[in-house]
Amino acid sequence: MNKQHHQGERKFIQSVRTRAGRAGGPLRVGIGDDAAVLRPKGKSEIVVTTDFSLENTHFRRDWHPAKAAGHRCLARGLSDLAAMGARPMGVFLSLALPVGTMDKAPGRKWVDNFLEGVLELAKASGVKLGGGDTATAPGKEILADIVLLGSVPRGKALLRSGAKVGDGIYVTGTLGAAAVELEVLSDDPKKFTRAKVTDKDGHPHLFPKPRLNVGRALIRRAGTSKINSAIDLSDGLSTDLAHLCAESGVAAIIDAKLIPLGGTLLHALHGGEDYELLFTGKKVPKQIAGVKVTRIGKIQKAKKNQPPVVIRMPDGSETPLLARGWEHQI
Ligand SMILES: Nc1ncnc2c1ncn2[C@@H]1O[C@H](COP(=O)(O)OP(=O)(O)OP(=O)(O)O)[C@@H](O)[C@H]1O
Ligand SMILES: Cc1ncc(C[n+]2csc(CCOP(=O)(O)O)c2C)c(N)n1
Ligand SMILES: [Mg+2]
Repeated sequence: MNKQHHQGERKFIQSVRTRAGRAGGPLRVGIGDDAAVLRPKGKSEIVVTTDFSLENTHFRRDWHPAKAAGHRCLARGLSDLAAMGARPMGVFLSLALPVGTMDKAPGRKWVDNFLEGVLELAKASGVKLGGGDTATAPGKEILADIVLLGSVPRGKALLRSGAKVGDGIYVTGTLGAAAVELEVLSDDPKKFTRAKVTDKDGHPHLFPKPRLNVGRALIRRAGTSKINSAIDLSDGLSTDLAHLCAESGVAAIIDAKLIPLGGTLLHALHGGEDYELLFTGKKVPKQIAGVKVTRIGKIQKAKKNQPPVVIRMPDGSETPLLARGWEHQI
C-alpha cells in the first residue's frame, strides 16, 4: 500500500525495463520475472563479482556528473571480470534511492543520467542489464550495487594466486591519472558538472575503460607467452600488488623508473581506481589488444621477515613498498 504521492517503484522499474531492451545472447530471460536466466556456452565456467557504488564514498552528486557515476558503477565490476579473463554475460543493478528522489526534476534527471551511464557502457561492452532491485534508501544517500556474471573457458580463469617466482610483472596503460582527475574534481567540482562532459575520452577518473579485451586476450594467448596471474588495479598498485603476492605466496620487486606514470609516482602507487590490469608471466608482448603493456618488475621468493613488495626508487635505493592504497574503514 502506498499512501504517499511519491513515484512508485513499479513505474520506475517499467522505465528501466524499456531502456534495458529485450533479453538476448547469453541472457535468456531478463527484466520482468522473479529472476533472470543465463545460458553459458558448453565448456565454460561462470565468474561472478559484486561491487557497491555509494554516494559520498565512491561518488558525490556535487562532484560527479550522474552519467559518470553510472559508468563508474558498471566499470568497477567489468574490471573485475577483465582481471579474470571473463566475457560479461549479464549485469544486475540494485538501487536504493532516498524517499522523494523521483518527485523532483533534479532527482529524476540524476537517476535518468546515472542509468544512461550504466546502459551506454553495458552496450559498448556487449552486456545487457538483466535485472536488479529497487528500494527506498534508509538515509539521504544513493546506494547502488552492481553484480556482474561472466563466462570463461573451463579452467582458464586468471587468478590472483597463480604468480610464479621469476615471472615478470606487467601493467596495462598508465597509472595515477584517475587520482589526478579526482583531485582536479574535488578542487573545482563545478568544472565538470557545468561543462556537462560528453566525450568519455580523456577522463580516466570519470570514465575509466575496463580492460575486457586485454583480459580475454590474456587467457587466449598461444605461442610462447605464459600468463600466470592477474588482478585489476582498483585500490592502488601498492595495495593490489600486495594482494596478489599474498594470494600467490610470493614477493615482488618493482622499479619506480619503469612505472608508466599518468600522474606523480605517489598517484601511481597509492591513488587507486585506474582499473588497469596487473598480471604476471613470461614473454609478454609490449601491446595486447591494442593496449600498451609495461614490465615494471619481477616476482621473487617470499622470505620470512622480509616485506612482500619492494620498490627500487629512481635514486637506486630499495625500500619496502607499504600498501597505502585505498582501504575502507569499517
Ligand atoms: N562482505 C563480503 N562477503 C563475502 N565475501 C567478500 C565480502 N567482501 C569481499 N569479499 C570477497 O573478498 C575477496 C576480495 O575482495 P576485494 O573487495 O578486495 O576485491 P575486489 O572486488 O577486486 O576489490 P575492489 O572492491 O577494490 O573492487 C573477493 O573474493 C570478494 O568476493
Ligand atoms: C567522493 C569520492 N571520494 C573518494 C574517492 C576515491 N575512492 C573511493 S573508493 C576507492 C578505491 C576503490 O574502491 P573499492 O575498494 O570499494 O572498489 C577510491 C580511490 C572517490 N572515488 N569518490
Ligand atoms: Mg578487483
